[in-house]
Amino acid sequence: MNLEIPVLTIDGPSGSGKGTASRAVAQRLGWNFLDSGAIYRSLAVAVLRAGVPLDAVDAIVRVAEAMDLSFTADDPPKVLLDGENIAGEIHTETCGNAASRIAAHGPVRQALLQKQRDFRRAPGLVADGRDMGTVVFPEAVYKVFLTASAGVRALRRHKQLKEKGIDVSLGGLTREIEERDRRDRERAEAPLLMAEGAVLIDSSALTIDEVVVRCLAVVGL
Ligand SMILES: Nc1ncnc2c1ncn2[C@@H]1O[C@H](COP(=O)(O)OP(=O)(O)OP(=O)(O)O)[C@@H](O)[C@H]1O
Ligand SMILES: Nc1ccn([C@H]2C[C@H](O)[C@@H](COP(=O)(O)O)O2)c(=O)n1
Repeated sequence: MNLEIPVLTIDGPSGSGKGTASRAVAQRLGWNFLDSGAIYRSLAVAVLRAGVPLDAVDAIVRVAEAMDLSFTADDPPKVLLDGENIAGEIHTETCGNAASRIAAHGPVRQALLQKQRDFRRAPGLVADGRDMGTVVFPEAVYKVFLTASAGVRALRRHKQLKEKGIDVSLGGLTREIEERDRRDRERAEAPLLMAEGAVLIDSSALTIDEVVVRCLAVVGL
């Protein structure tokens, strides 16, 4: 492991703005970026396509070990699963929920661990997820826990989906977010929790730029 390469971990619940902030911070720092949720989401696509049930742990691990997954440097990045760009498919709520379900299995998380650690390349890495600061990069010097109220997160997601022409009820979305939060926080394996030493940022009343400034301050900028 390249322990001398600096890592900033940004963990938090769905819709707190981790992805948006992490990308911007990585760009400002000129560091690499890991969207670990996209890895779990891509595995969910592969599992669903293979017709594997979401509780068939051994079969899911086999799919994880066999999948050829890569991300391009485009903006937005292409997500190549066995050569096919699945970027559009991974950003649905159905895929997020399936990802959350398969992510609850310890052996599945183990199968994806090294794929995530391989993103640690010079000059540095911004890693976005649920367990970046607790399990994947516990030795990281810079850690953020980014949160926001469930209501604010549901409103943001609703707006985001509407902009994409996807019409879903706000009430249903709020319930789905709360259910995903509960599953991610209460699972036995690598639950979503604030890493020791992490800086807590509540983005409920902050703009994206204000969140980015606070994250940059964590690495001393
Ligand atoms: N501080 C903010 N103020 C207003 N909108 C925001 C803020 N942060 C993020 N958003 C918007 O909220 C939506 C969700 O943000 P984002 O995808 O970054 O969250 P996330 O935590 O990465 O979610 P997930 O874990 O589900 O991938 C996006 O449309 C984004 O533009
Ligand atoms: N480090 C991670 C990243 C993601 N997951 C699981 C749990 C999430 O609900 C799901 C989708 O992630 P998102 O794209 O919304 O960040 O994947 C996880 O368990 N650990």
